[in-house]
Amino acid sequence: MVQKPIIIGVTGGSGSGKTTVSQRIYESVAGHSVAMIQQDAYYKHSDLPIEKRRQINFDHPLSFDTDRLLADLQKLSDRQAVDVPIYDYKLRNPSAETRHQEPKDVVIIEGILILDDERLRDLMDIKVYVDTDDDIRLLRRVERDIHERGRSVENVFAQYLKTVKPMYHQFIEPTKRYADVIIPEGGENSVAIDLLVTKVRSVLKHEG
Ligand SMILES: Nc1ncnc2c1ncn2[C@@H]1O[C@H](COP(=O)(O)OP(=O)(O)O)[C@@H](O)[C@H]1O
Ligand SMILES: Nc1ccn([C@@H]2O[C@H](COP(=O)(O)O)[C@@H](O)[C@H]2O)c(=O)n1
Repeated sequence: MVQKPIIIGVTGGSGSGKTTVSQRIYESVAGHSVAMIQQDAYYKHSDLPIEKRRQINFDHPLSFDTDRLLADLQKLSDRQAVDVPIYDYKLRNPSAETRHQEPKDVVIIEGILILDDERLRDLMDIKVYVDTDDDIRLLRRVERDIHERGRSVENVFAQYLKTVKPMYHQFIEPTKRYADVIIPEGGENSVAIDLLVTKVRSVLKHEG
């Protein structure tokens, strides 16, 4: 067991391959315990009726309960357990349940706006930006939102043009400058992922 966990932040636009890259890192650090935390779990609760919740800008930093995410990450960094919220995409609100997370050697925090907050950035040992062309990300998102999040094509297109695209350019893409590593083309870039994994293993060896 390492003294202090190594915290890896993985960001990029929606559909860039953040989850895939995080999963690859997760699978590669066998022998160490790993926790995966998703920023999406920390969307704020809204009392608005469902019709109005559909209009929320889910790509703006203020849509997230960043103070809670920060507190949880700080606790994991201090080797304390946390109760991570669970988000319901269909209801567009956090569910009533939480997920108990014990402290681990490696903590992977993944999400579109994790590098936007300086306090979160300061907790991370390695910051990764997954860089994938906008058109590819949009195609992936259409497929995912229809099949997994119960959305219509019209809804996905309207949301993309109204909030997803402008917020990406205003808030997400500018955080690329804070990344230690930029991975082009997401989850199938095995060279970049191998380099990253080598770095993670070397930090763990040093700490252990
Ligand atoms: N390099 C890649 N080539 C092809 N498909 C990919 C690649 N990276 C990710 N994907 C696929 O694209 C979709 C979105 O990837 P995901 O990792 O969920 O993105 P994000 O977490 O950034 O929204 C998934 O279906 C995933 O399997
Ligand atoms: N109720 C919600 C909450 C979030 N979104 C979208 O999810 C995207 C972030 O997740 P990724 O896995 O794609 O990174 C973000 O772009 C939000 O627009 C949503 O559509 N509805």
